[in-house]
Amino acid sequence: MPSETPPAIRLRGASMAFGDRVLWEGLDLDVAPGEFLAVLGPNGSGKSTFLKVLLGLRPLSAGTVEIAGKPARAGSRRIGTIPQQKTFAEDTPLRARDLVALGIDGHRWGPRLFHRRQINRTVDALLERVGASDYADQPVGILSGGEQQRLRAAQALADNPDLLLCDEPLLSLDMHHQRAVTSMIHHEACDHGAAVVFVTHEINPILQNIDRVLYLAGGRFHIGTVDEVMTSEVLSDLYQSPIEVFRTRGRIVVLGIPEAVEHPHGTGHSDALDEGHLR
Ligand SMILES: Nc1ncnc2c1ncn2[C@@H]1O[C@H](COP(=O)(O)OP(=O)(O)OP(=O)(O)O)[C@@H](O)[C@H]1O
Repeated sequence: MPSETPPAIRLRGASMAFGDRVLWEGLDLDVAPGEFLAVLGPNGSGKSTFLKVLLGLRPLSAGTVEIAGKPARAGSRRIGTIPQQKTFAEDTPLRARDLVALGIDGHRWGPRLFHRRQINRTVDALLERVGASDYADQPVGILSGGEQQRLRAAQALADNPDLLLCDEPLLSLDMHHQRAVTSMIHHEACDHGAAVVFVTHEINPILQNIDRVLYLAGGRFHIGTVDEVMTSEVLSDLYQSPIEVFRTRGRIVVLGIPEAVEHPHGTGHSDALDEGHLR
């Protein structure tokens, strides 16, 4: 019997369309455990929909999707998600530490007393890793967007997931905390072998961490390393319009993305992976 570990994600002939609006077609992709895949593309290109397909929340129009060798299904506890940002209502009856604790699967921790102490210790360590110890006992609803986002990252990593799906996790974080959260996610991939799918509009903060890029645009896609995908030729082909890609001081600068598909951050796309899909 072959005992090969299946890929964390396997897509074969995967297509996604809403009516006659095609988001992508004929996508074949294996993502290995420990691999860091960045998903890029303009607003509406299908990045959040791609995450929903992996979560088993949205069926493909054609083709197959497997997670760790089994068809994608909703509710898997081995998948951690950092959803696109939404703020909590001011009166949400949860403290920062309660939110992080929600990410821990208590059943795996044995007898009750031990269990409570262990959970507290784990939560404290996670809060420290995202720089949230100072506000551990504050109600989540009074925290800033960036403070809440750090808690979501801690929650998603609490159980060392096998697959971590991140939908713009760095939005509203300052540079320091962007680095802290990115390094936590990267550590999860390197040290725990979690496959990471990281949806972003901004490639530069994670440039050092990316193994491959899936770039979605105009109903088509391109997959490869950063050097293979982030070129004037590939992006001009995807956008069907002349695009120039420069590298300067270790950063990638993309010029010429058509205005019709270029939207600033924070336009509040309504169909993002939201709070309801947390774990
Ligand atoms: N249930 C649905 N029915 C019809 N169209 C949908 C549905 N869900 C998503 N879409 C459309 O599919 C397209 C892709 O949406 P998606 O949220 O995946 O884009 P995105 O790349 O994540 O965008 P953004 O960068 O703005 O978050 C959008 O045009 C959206 O309106």
